[in-house]
Amino acid sequence: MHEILSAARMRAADQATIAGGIPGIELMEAAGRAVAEAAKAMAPDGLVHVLCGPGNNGGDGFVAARLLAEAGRPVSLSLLGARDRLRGDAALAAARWTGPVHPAGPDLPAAALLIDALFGVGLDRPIEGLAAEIVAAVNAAPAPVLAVDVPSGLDADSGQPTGPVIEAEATVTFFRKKPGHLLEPGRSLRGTLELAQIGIADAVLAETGIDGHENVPALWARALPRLTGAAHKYTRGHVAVVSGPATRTGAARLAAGAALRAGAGLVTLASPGSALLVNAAHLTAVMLARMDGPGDLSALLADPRYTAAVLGPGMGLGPEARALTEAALAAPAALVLDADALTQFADDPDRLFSAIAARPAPVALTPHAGEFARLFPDLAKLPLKTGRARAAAERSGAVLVLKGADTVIAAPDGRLAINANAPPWLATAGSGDVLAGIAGGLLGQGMPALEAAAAAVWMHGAAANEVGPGLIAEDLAPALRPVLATLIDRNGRRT
Ligand SMILES: NC(=O)C1=CN([C@@H]2O[C@H](COP(=O)(O)OP(=O)(O)OC[C@H]3O[C@@H](n4cnc5c(N)ncnc54)[C@H](O)[C@@H]3O)[C@@H](O)[C@H]2O)[C@@H](O)CC1
Ligand SMILES: [K+]
Repeated sequence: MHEILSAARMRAADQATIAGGIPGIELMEAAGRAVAEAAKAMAPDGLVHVLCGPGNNGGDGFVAARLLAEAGRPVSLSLLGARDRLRGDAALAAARWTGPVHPAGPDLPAAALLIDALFGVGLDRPIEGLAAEIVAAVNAAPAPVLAVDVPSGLDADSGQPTGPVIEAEATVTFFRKKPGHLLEPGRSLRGTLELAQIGIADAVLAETGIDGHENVPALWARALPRLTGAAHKYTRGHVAVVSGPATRTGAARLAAGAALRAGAGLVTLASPGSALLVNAAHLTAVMLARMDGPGDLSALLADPRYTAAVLGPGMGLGPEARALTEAALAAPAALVLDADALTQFADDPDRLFSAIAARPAPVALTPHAGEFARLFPDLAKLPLKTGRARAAAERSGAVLVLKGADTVIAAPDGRLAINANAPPWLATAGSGDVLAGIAGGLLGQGMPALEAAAAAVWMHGAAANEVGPGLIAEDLAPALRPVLATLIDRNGRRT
């Protein structure tokens, strides 16, 4: 259920099902029924006004209107375009509606609920003219809006409005979610999302292929580190986190604390001598090692007990800082490169990518959009966030975590997950440092890189939901405890 389908793949799933012998009108009846049920739950009484468009999305609207009327609800319906221009299943659905069909316009009746069945995945250009006036009127109306499949005007693949767009309280979509339901601003515009099954068999996915998955624990829970009775701190990995200079140490400490909470057995902060005292004053369970330059870091990481290292938070730019990252790239540990450790290679990204290609242990890169554009200036112009992340993972040979409110995680082999559990209050100073630390903690326990990165992003969002509004980055690592409790039981087994 967590696969994601683009508009084109969804059309292919519809067509394959119809070709397999299930009439399209049956799918439409099931879709309309799901919409009618959602409408009843949203507005238990009062008028429901259904706005139908010229395609099959409008057909779903006709079915929902008929079923609501049959259930005794007052229903009114308006159609954008001429009734005799309806084709195929939409024409069949309209023929079964016996109530009046009003011409659609911006004058809306006072309704308890508006159903937006104007355009679905068939939207192929920006909404304009009369349809744009209707969208504006719907958004200005006091009634809540239930969108059929996608809020009209939203591009189902990118999550971007193509122009005027419906703002919905809730959306009912069919068979599988579309990328635009998870990518911002689509995730915000669609309101709550219900996934309805309409008679398309899961087996059709083998034919259509998929565009990735929603980032949910089912994707990576089986790859979580397993704690056995024989576990001791040395079997749980040792993570090194590189500290910045004396005035910029907090970011690395946030990452180090998060790595420990994520389950690493040992975490050592590798600190410049000048920052040792300030780091020492703030650390207890996290250990401290003096590290004055790339030679020291190479010597530290040459110890194979270091299973992962995190570089970037608070690290700084310039040749000395970059030499540290190059030393880490030459070491055997798995790596998380974040923030400055990415920007250090802005003048020569290929050097970073060839170092990644030359090392056996995995690398996760965790850029936000600005850092991404410095390393991948051409890819940053690609229209889809999913396409940007996938192409960058392939080019770099690393697992790519393209951060944002809608973080996308991609592997060089094409696997991809879109994260949709992050609350807005997670956008705060130091939040990214914590994410890098969680990823390092999971990689250090031997979790495969895509799974570790996806799990880290999800846990980060889940921890932020535990904390709630008012969150500061320091709150996140402690909040990992209840999150981990939902994933790993007291016997160390994955739940
Ligand atoms: N049999 C099927 O294929 C099924 C389709 N379903 C529904 O059908 C929808 C897709 O139907 P369609 O492919 O017919 O597409 P839509 O109903 O989304 O819209 C396509 C129609 O709108 C027009 N159009 C597109 N953009 C426009 C714009 N900006 N301004 C004005 N007109 C515009 C097109 O020319 C076409 O007539 C899905 O989102 C879903 O709601 C469901 O009923 C399940 C079964
Ligand atoms: K719609």
